[in-house]
Amino acid sequence: MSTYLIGDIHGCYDELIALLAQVEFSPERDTLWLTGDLVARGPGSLEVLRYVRSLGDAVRLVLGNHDLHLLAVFAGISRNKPKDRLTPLLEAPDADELINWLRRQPLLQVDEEKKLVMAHAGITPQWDIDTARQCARDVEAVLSSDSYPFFLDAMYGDMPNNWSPELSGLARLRFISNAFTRMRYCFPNGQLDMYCKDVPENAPAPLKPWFALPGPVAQEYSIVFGHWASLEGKGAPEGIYALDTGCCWGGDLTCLRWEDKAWFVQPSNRQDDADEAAVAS
Ligand SMILES: Nc1ncnc2c1ncn2[C@@H]1O[C@H](COP(=O)(O)OP(=O)(O)O)[C@@H](O)[C@H]1O
Repeated sequence: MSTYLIGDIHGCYDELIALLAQVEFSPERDTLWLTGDLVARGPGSLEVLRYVRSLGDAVRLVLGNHDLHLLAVFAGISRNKPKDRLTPLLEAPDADELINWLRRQPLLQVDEEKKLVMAHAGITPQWDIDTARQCARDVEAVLSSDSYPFFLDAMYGDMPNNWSPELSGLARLRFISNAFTRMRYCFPNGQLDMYCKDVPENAPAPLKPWFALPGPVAQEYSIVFGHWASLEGKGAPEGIYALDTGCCWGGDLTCLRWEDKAWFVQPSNRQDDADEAAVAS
């Protein structure tokens, strides 16, 4: 029995299936961990959701910012952006079922035996593991309740960007979802910077990637995250694993087998998108 951790799929269904065939993944025997952003940008968001849902207990995933955005689009709160290629999913006969399943997925996975934690963007250095668990539960409770559109409507925005146990209401929930799903950089005191998307070599002082600041969770657990494709899987310290290698931009879909730390990659089928990304950068 093996544990396979895979980075952001972003609708790259064919590459996901090829990668799982490459590692000989068996849902009866193995467990799949997914760093979130299952949907948007790639052509197969609908197929990805159907497949991942069909895996039942063989999969442990976390929600990413694009998954949350999909929930908001489906609820009529946000605009369906053509570049996200979500229309076949939004119009599918089983869209309702898939969306209701998706909104009940967690923001955080913790395995105490493996001492392993996964969140889409990472774990803010301002949190210990109990705070991270409680914060995840708070957003998960709202998302799985009937009042989830109220949260989705208030979710957009970058403030507040500093954790305080005193935060309450929608501001608290917005901080939590931003920290779990959108964070990249922090100020030295751990306050989030929600603007810089550059690679660490080009980030303005005093910003540091969240994983470069010492935090209590990283002292006790390994941390797996996605979200940050421009890292190309590099730059995180020992025990922290960056798994998003930009498959939807013409990069790779990356898999880490936990037990022996073996790496597997499946190149993107989407050379056109790689060319587009090169022209844009
Ligand atoms: N709190 C939030 N504020 C802004 N955008 C958000 C928020 N939560 C989810 N999103 C969504 O995250 C996505 C961000 O896309 P983008 O800015 O291109 O970053 P990324 O590098 O993650 O793709 C958009 O679809 C946006 O609607």
